[in-house]
Amino acid sequence: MNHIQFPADRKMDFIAIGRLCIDLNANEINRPMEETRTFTKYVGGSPANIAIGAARLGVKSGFIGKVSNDQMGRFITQYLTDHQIDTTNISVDRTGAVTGLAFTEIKSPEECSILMYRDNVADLKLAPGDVSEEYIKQSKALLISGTALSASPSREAVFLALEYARKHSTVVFFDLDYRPYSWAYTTDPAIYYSLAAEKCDVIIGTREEFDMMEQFTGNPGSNDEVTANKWFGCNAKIVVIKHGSNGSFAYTKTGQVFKGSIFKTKVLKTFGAGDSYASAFIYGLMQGWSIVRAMEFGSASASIVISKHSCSDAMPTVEEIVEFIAGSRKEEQISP
Ligand SMILES: Nc1ncnc2c1ncn2[C@@H]1O[C@H](COP(=O)(O)OP(=O)(O)OP(=O)(O)O)[C@@H](O)[C@H]1O
Ligand SMILES: O=C(O)C[C@@H](O)[C@H](O)C(=O)CO
Repeated sequence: MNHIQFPADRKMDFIAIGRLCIDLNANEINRPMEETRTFTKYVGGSPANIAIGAARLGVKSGFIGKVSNDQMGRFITQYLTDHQIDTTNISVDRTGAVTGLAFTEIKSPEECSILMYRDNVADLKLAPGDVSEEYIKQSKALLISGTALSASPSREAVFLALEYARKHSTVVFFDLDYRPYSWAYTTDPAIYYSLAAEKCDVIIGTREEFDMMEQFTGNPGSNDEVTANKWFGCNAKIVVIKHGSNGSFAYTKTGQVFKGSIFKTKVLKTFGAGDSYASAFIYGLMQGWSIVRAMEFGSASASIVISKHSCSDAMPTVEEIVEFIAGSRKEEQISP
């Protein structure tokens, strides 16, 4: 049963909107940032990582965003072009804004954190005038991501993109991607996230992210089913609630619930798990697969990415994921 009907005959499969940044991942792992001297530079930003992951799986992808008018901005656009992502709707900032930097600290596989430099960033300068109705109309799906809602004019640009998507039946995915430091007031995220989530077809987030959205409305005990039903009362058809190494649950508007288990791996760092999961899960849905199979693909992709140093560069191909799943099954059979 297909819970999501993607429109046929569109030029593009998938467009993401929002953050295009740089990740600077510590080379000297298992030590605090204070003692870290060297980093490797990668393209980053949750929606960028998801688009790169989708493109690596063969999904015809594009991006709506804004980059700084400098070497960093050009590095990002070139990387996306080299990875078969359409960049025609990425505009260049002319106000002197900079590229957001995410310095990652890998103290241990369990203790990873991100130090963000995000003052006056170009991605949040994306404005409604940068969003093309024609572009969104040409795509089967649009992905929005929560951080782009944290400031104007990026917030309005995302809401306009949502309006265009709904007008043209472009399926909308919302990866909640809640980063508290992006928000000036603690009361704002729940308000804007909820306004956006009301319009989305598929909502993907961690339990903690959904808790943030429910901070005013309450959901005693943070019950996943109660959360999912809230969004089924709006436009959602699938709600995915992730629980880190405890796996994930997908709820459908038709009343089904599926558990996604994890693939054990040698974890190098945990960030990137959510982005790789989302890209492979979306890929699966776009192939018309069952939710369970799409979740399995998402979990396997996440498992591959968290065992590697980067997020974007580590996004796997279909063949790599298939091989990884087959290898994990074999391991299961031989373990006593
Ligand atoms: N330690 C782990 N081992 C194996 N798989 C994992 C682990 N942690 C997460 N995953 C996989 O990644 C998926 C998403 O992880 P998680 O719930 O941590 O999302 P997230 O918090 O959005 O990720 P991120 O850290 O990138 O923000 C999980 O459902 C699971 O399949
Ligand atoms: O989303 C960001 O700005 C940083 C990411 O690129 C980072 O690597 C991460 O947190 C992935 O989830």
